[in-house]
Amino acid sequence: MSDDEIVLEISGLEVGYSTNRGEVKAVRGLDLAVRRGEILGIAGESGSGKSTLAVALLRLLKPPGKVMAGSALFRPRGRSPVDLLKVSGEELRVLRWSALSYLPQGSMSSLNPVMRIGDQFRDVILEHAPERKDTLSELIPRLLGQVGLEPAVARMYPHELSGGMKQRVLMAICVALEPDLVIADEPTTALDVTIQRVILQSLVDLQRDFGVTLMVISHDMGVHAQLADRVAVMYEGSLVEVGDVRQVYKQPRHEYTRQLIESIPLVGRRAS
Ligand SMILES: Nc1ncnc2c1ncn2[C@@H]1O[C@H](COP(=O)(O)OP(=O)(O)OP(=O)(O)O)[C@@H](O)[C@H]1O
Repeated sequence: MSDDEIVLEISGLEVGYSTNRGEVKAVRGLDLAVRRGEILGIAGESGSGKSTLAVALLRLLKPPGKVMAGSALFRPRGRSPVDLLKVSGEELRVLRWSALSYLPQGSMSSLNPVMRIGDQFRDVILEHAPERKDTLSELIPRLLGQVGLEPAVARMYPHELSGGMKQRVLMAICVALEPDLVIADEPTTALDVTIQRVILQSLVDLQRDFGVTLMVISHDMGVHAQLADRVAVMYEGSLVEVGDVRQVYKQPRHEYTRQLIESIPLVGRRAS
């Protein structure tokens, strides 16, 4: 596979937390290549290191967390490749939203409660792509429409929206500047089961329409079955298996993956 087809190449990543009981290794020597345009699921039970991996890549890891080793070579289109673990704060600010965006766990609370939805879109777009100023009145309703929301939502405040609507707004903000890579951490976990399917379908649609690469973190193998092209399984900080989602479901190579698959309620087993 050529360099251009790999949007993110993680090599030898080690992340630890120093605690008063010594160091907890949360990510252990992880190597992973994310292919351009794919939906890559990151699976694993709670505590396996999924969120630590995401925040380390996004440089949002807080003390006592520390990246001990490794690199994460990011290749945004039209820009030089950069090691996300080494770029300066200023370079990172330029990449955020326009090349790399993040939908954090529990992200619905990350909307500003005193600002209309349309203004929140406007802030992100104008800060990173001021040249789009004149297109905003057309762009914002189009982005909302892309996630199944009416243009009127732009005039609303977050408290007027349901959890699922807020999540869709955030997803639309994440893709507004057509980034190369979106990392979504447990995008459906806080939502009702019925809404979860709608959100997952919206994510698939956005990935197709905007051609972004999507890295979706979820402990729920049913989510990966519905969404992912490939799945990477983490166990105690290590990657134990990576492969085509159908192949992994049909013939898991690792006993831990088999157990994770068996924990899915039958209704979620779409890839079997
Ligand atoms: N601030 C912290 N201080 C100490 N240890 C931490 C801290 N945050 C995470 N850890 C440890 O790092 C390991 C990985 O945690 P992480 O949250 O990345 O896992 P996860 O798979 O994302 O789980 P979850 O889905 O529950 O967030 C766990 O052993 C956890 O206890």
